[in-house]
Amino acid sequence: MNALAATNRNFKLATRLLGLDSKLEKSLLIPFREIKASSIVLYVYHVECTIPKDDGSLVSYVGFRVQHDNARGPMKGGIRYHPEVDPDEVNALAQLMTWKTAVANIPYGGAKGGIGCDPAELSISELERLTRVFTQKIHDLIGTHIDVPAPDMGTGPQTMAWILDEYSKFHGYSPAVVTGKPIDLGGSLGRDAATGRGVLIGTEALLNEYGKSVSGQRFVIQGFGNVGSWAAQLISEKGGKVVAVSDVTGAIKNSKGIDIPSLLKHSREHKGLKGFDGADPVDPNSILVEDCDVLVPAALGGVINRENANEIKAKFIIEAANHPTDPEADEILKKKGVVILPDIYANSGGVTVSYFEWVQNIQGFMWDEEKVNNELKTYMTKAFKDVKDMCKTHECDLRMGAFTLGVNRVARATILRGWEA
Ligand SMILES: NC(=O)C1=CN([C@@H]2O[C@H](COP(=O)(O)OP(=O)(O)OC[C@H]3O[C@@H](n4cnc5c(N)ncnc54)[C@H](OP(=O)(O)O)[C@@H]3O)[C@@H](O)[C@H]2O)C=CC1
Ligand SMILES: O=C(O)CCC(=O)C(=O)O
Repeated sequence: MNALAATNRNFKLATRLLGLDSKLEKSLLIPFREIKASSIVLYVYHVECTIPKDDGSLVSYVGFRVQHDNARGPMKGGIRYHPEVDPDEVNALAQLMTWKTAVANIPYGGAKGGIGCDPAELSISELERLTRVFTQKIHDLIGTHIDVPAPDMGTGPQTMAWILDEYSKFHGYSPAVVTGKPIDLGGSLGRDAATGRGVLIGTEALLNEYGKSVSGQRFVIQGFGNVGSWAAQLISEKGGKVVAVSDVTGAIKNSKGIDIPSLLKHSREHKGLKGFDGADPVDPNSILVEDCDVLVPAALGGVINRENANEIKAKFIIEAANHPTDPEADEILKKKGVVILPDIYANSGGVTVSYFEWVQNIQGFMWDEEKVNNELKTYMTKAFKDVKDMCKTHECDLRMGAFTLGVNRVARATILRGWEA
C-alpha cells in the first residue's frame, strides 16, 4: 500500500471513530492545493527546475509543494531532496503534517515539498542553484502567514538559508518564511536537535506507562542523519544502550552498546557509518529485525511492512521517521503486542520547535536554549496526555488516538470558520 493510500486509510478510520459527517470528511481529505510539475490545472502548478551543472550541461528536476490544509493556521512542513520523492508521497506527508501540527496543538496546517533528486550527487553550488530555482517557482505560494517550509530528508539549515535569501529578493527580508535556519540568520537554538529530543521525550513518556525508563533499554536506530543521530545521542546520554544503527552506507551492531560520541565523530569525518571500528558490520536489510527492546526507524517511509513485521523483536516502535509502518504491518504488530508510538506524535518535536522559531522571528526576540527545550517538553508532555485521553475515549491504539485527536481539532476549526463563499 503506498503512503497516500495508507494515510487516507488511517484518516478514514479516525473519522469513523469520531462520527464525522461524510462531506466534512471529504473536505478535510482533499489538499488545499498541490503544486507540481507537468500540469497546470486550477491550483496545480508547474515547478520544473532546470539548472546548469558545474560542467555546463543542463539538468531538469521535478519539484513539488503540496499544501494540504490551513484551517488552524499557515501551512507548515519540510522540503525533502531524495530520488524517491513522488507526488503521492508528498501528498501523504502533507496530510500527515496537518494532523501532526494539530496533535502538537500549534497554530498551523500542513504542507510538504520535495525535489526528486539525489543531493549526494550534486555539488554545493548545484544544490544552491536548484534550491534558488525551486524558490523562484514557489515564492508566490509560500509566506510567513501562508506556508512556511522547513528541512526534511536531504535538506538542512543551509537549504533554508538559500530559500530565505531567494524569497527575500521578491518580498523583502522575511526570516519567518522558513524555519530550521542557521542560528546566524534567525534560526532557533535547539531546532537542530528538536526532532531527536522530541523522540526522547515521547519514548520516556511511553516507557513510563509500562513502568520502564530509557536507561537500560536496548535501542536499534535506522538512519543516522539529523533525527537518528540526535535521537541516538540523547538516548545514550539518558543511559539507553544503542546496539545497532544504520545509514545509506551500511549497518553496524555491538550488543554491548555502541559508543555514540565516537560514532558521531567517525560519521562526521567519514561521511557515514561505514568503517567504524567500535561495532561489527551487519546486513542493512536486517537492522529492523535485530534483537532489541525499542526500535526507532529514523529514515525512509514504508520500511516496516508485511515482509518483515513478523520478524520484528522490539516490544516498542518509536516512529521518528514519517510513515515508517505500513497498515498491514500495523495489524501484524498489534497482534504480536508491539506498542507503536505513531509518527504524528513521535516526531512532532521538530515542527514544535519550528513554531518557536517562527514566534521568535515574528517577535524579533531570541529565546535561550533552556527555554526552547523546556517549552518543547511542556508541549510534548501535554500532547502525549491528549493522545492517551483519546485512546481511552475511543478504546483505540496510540495511532488512532493521535489521528482522532488531530482530525477532531482540524474538523472543529473547519466548522468554526464556516462555509460562506
Ligand atoms: N528533520 C526533521 O526535523 C524531521 C524529520 N522527520 C523525518 O525523519 C526522517 C529522517 O529525516 P532527517 O533525519 O531529517 O533526514 P537526513 O537526510 O538528515 O537523514 C536521513 C538518514 O537516513 C539515512 N538513510 C537514507 N536512506 C536509507 C536507507 N535506505 N537505509 C538506512 N538509512 C537510510 C541517511 O543515510 P545517509 O546520510 O548515508 O544518506 C541518513 O542517515 C524522515 O522520515 C523525515 O521525514 C520528521 C520530523 C522532523
Ligand atoms: O519543522 C517543520 O516545520 C516541519 C518538519 C517536518 O517536515 C516534519 O515534521 O515532518
